[in-house]
Amino acid sequence: MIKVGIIGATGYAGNEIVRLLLGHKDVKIVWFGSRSYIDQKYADVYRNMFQLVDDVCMDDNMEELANEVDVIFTATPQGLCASLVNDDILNKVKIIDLSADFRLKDVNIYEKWYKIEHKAPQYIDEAVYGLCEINRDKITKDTRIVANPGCYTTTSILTLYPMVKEGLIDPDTIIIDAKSGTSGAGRGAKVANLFCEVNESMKAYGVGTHRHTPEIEEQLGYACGRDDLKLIFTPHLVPMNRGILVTAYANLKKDVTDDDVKAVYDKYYKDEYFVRVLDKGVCPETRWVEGSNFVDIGYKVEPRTHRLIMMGALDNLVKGAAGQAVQNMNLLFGLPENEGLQLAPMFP
Ligand SMILES: NC(=O)C1=CN([C@@H]2O[C@H](COP(=O)(O)OP(=O)(O)OC[C@H]3O[C@@H](n4cnc5c(N)ncnc54)[C@H](OP(=O)(O)O)[C@@H]3O)[C@@H](O)[C@H]2O)C=CC1
Ligand SMILES: CC(=O)N[C@@H](CCC(=O)OP(=O)(O)O)C(=O)O
Repeated sequence: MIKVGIIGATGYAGNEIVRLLLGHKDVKIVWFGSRSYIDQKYADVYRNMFQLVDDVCMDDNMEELANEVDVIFTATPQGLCASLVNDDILNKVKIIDLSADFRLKDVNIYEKWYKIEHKAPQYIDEAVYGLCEINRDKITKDTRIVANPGCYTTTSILTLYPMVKEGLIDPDTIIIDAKSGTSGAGRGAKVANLFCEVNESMKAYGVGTHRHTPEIEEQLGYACGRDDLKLIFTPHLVPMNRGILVTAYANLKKDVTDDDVKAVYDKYYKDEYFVRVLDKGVCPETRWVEGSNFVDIGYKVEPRTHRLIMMGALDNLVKGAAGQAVQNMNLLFGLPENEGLQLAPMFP
């Protein structure tokens, strides 16, 4: 049995890790980490866990935790994981960090976009960007830190990657229009996320400034061999609980048909369990992936403007966070990648 500790188990992403791991046959969760609910029963914080979890919440002492578990998930705000890790811990235990602390390879870019000082830049190089479909070979039993990509970035990168890699589109013309359900903002109380502020309304936010922009640029830059790639990323908040929908646009570099585009997606994803390339003419919808680790991808050549429209949908708490983290854990421990993740999407 793999012993697991979760720092931030009381957040939305942490609770989703708990939900998924309860169905994982090779795992036992031994530490439900919290800041605000120490010594309270986890199932009193999340009553969906009534009679499923008997444990009480523990503090976020990573030093102590490292002696008790094989892997630690940090589902905590930006900066916390970097402030806790050290050599002693990394020599004992694997870390899967759901925050952005180890996603960007340039610490200056991290500090500029996140506006916080990075407390452990010495581990940035060795951390593996845990987008399993692209970096699977680098996520091995020797990996000590996985930087788990987030919801907007996973959707955007998986949707665009094959088209950029194969040179079908001009990467300098990429525009990504993304929408997220409100669970993407976490469980912490904020006025902007109150029911009356969100319900029956939609808005763009972080326009031209959202912190996921450099992460998408960096990863798509690797795909086309560029370190100066710039693109537009505009997120929107929509009144639903879960789900990310990305619609991306770019100029075509070649004359292609929808069938050509499908063939390129299939080249990269036909053997990927979690990426479903939809049939020609079908647009992805968040409701068709909800509760699952699937990413659905659609596409449409727009010959009038010689552009390609690419669409992707996933559940921000599953493939966008906890599900991808469990997928990474499976790779780290040599388990089948979809162990514990073979969940059909729920509907309605
Ligand atoms: N929500 C989403 O869709 C996604 C989230 N992520 C990332 O996952 C991480 C968690 O996000 P999310 O679950 O939404 O956030 P929440 O606000 O719902 O949860 C945050 C968690 O972190 C804990 N925490 C907060 N501050 C501290 C601290 N100083 N020390 C220890 N623990 C602390 C909280 O503990 P307590 O409640 O006990 O105070 C809580 O368990 C973030 O880095 C986020 O960017 C990534 C992809 C998608
Ligand atoms: C709706 C909403 O507020 N979403 C969050 C992104 C989700 C998230 O937690 O960020 P990571 O993917 O980087 O971990 C935001 O825009 O900051």
